[in-house]
Amino acid sequence: MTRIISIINQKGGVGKTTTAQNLAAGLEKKGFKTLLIDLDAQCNLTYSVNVDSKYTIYDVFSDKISIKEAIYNNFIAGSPLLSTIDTILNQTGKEYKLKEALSDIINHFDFIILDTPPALGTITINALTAATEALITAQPDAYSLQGISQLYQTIFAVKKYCNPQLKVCGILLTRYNKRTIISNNATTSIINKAKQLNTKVFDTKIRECTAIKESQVVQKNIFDYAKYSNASFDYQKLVEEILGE
Ligand SMILES: Nc1ncnc2c1ncn2[C@@H]1O[C@H](COP(=O)(O)OP(=O)(O)OP(=O)(O)O)[C@@H](O)[C@H]1O
Repeated sequence: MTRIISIINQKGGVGKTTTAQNLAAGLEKKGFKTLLIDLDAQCNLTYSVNVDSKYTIYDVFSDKISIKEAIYNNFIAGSPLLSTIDTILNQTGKEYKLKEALSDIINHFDFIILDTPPALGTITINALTAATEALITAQPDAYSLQGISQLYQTIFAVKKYCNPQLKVCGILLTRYNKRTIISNNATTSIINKAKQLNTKVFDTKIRECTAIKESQVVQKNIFDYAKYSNASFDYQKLVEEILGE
């Protein structure tokens, strides 16, 4: 069965895009057919992936093209127009638009990875409704716990009304620095919170690593840019953890 993983957190700058790109790249390198979709109007993923596609996921949401036509090199680009999605998706059933579109291509892929915006609006609800799993990225800091609790309210609502099968596969700590007291204290609190919420914190933690920023400037994934960096090692470990290896 195709695993559709929605990378979420309503907080910005917590590694969603970075994780979407490198998780998809790592799965591809393991031989899994993987589709990556940029659902964020900021289009940072579209920039980092550096695919020059003619169409975007907005064209799919607006019924201009089929989802098949939007795929270019196993990627569907984002669009700044995604910020206006509520002007075109305002009818009953709007939460199901992405799920319906994906049903046409789902059998062609082993994994579909969804990068979502830093908000709990229509796009993120579409991503959670279409997903088999949600992967929460979080930076170990003082505000994370509050954010994760809010996020869970949305996840519970989506499970109740739109997608009862949705699972939270775990919380991934990003930009981790084991030498700081903040990282350590916040990590303990997030592990406790995860237990309360019936999920786990991934054993893999993505360390703070300059090569990540550099890789995005040169529009490469971390494996192609700096194979021997800490971040490459960590994302490789994440791929293996997700595969249960
Ligand atoms: N492990 C890391 N080490 C160093 N920098 C990182 C790491 N992970 C992410 N970053 C940097 O942090 C910033 C935010 O990361 P990213 O864009 O992945 O977060 P995001 O949650 O997708 O943000 P947004 O919600 O605004 O789209 C980027 O500049 C990225 O280069």
